Amino acid sequence: MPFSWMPRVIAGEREGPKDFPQLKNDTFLRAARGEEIEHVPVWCMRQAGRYLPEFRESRAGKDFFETCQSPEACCELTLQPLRRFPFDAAIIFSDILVVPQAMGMDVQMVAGKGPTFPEPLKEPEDLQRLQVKVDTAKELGYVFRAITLTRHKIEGKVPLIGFSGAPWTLMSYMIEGGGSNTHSKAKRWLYQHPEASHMLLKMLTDVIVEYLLGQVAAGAQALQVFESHAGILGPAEFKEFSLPYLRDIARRVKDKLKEAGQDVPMIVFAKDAHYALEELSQSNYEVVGLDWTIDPLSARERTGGKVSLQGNMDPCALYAPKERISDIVKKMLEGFGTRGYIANLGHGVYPDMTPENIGAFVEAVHQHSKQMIKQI
Ligand SMILES: Cc1c2[nH]c(c1CCC(=O)O)Cc1[nH]c(c(CCC(=O)O)c1C)Cc1[nH]c(c(CCC(=O)O)c1C)Cc1[nH]c(c(C)c1CCC(=O)O)C2
Repeated sequence: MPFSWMPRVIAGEREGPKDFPQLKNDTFLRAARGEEIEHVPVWCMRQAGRYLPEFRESRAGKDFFETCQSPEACCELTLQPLRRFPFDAAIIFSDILVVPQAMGMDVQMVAGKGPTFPEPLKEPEDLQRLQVKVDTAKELGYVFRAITLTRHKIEGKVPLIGFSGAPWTLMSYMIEGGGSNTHSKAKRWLYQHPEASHMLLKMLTDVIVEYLLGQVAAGAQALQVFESHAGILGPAEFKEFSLPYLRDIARRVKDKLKEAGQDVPMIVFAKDAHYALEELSQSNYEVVGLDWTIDPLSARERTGGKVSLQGNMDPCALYAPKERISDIVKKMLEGFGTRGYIANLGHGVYPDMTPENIGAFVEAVHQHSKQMIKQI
């Protein structure tokens, strides 16, 4: 007997669960597929975050991962930015580190320090501590419930994006035990224990595939895979320890969705991996997310029209006066062009940014792109 929150996905049914409110603004989904749009869609990584007073109020005095485990809290935090700004997509409030937790690791969010693993992986023997076969419905069901609830509460306003961390980024957290400048503990594994590294990356890939499929079954309408620590790898290490797993994830998720007659756009965001742009554009993802170190025109040239692009304004440009933000957005749109493009920042919004300037960013994308499209 399925739980009441479980979506009824019938094989062959294209749109997925039937009882969700109808989608009113599908601009983001059309742009992801390179289809015609009336304006360039825009959303921001970390759009649900501490820069919003209402977010700080909701989160006050509560443990971060307990918040992640509450579908009601995740739903509310996901919807908050949509009440202020006409974003064209929402991303479910959660965290990439719920996956190592599901595999049996303890992770805490320490104020002023960030995510912390009290007992990180030190040597290959430590892999035995990890849960290999993870029952994602049991361990991560709270994320699926948050997605389903949010799909109802969002009332079809915009599509809801699900996400996961990519294997290398999660591996580096699991070994470093938290943030790091050099990632030398995790990189030591790549050079000293390549076999154990591949074993761990494979284990993570298997869980991530199930996790992303569970998110789609719960109602996610697009998926983003965050390889936030790609930049710490060089081209050769990226090709060996990141790219094959990114490809495998997209291939396996897409194959399974196809069987169910579903088609959900996937975005890969490998931060600082400008050296791998060509490979990323041929890695089974519809959209490649870009950080701000890549020039829009050259990104277009190097990806050769094979994929849609997402990004890439320097988040710090949000510190500029509004008129300057508008000029920067205009140049960015001219560089990328309006087709097959989703406007975003090159990384997440920072806590000290003013909501007003995020509003100016969103408005500038909509205004300039509408004018550009009219002139075509
Ligand atoms: C590396 C990473 C993490 N988490 C995530 C990544 C990949 C994206 C990236 O490269 O930034 C992903 C993430 N984390 C969060 C989201 C929610 C959706 C959104 O983008 O709005 C997403 C997509 C919420 C969050 N995750 C976190 C916050 C802030 C803490 C809070 O709410 O109390 C939010 C809104 C915490 C977090 N979680 C993590 C870090 C480094 C931090 C910051 C710690 C700090 O600043 O003290 C790990």
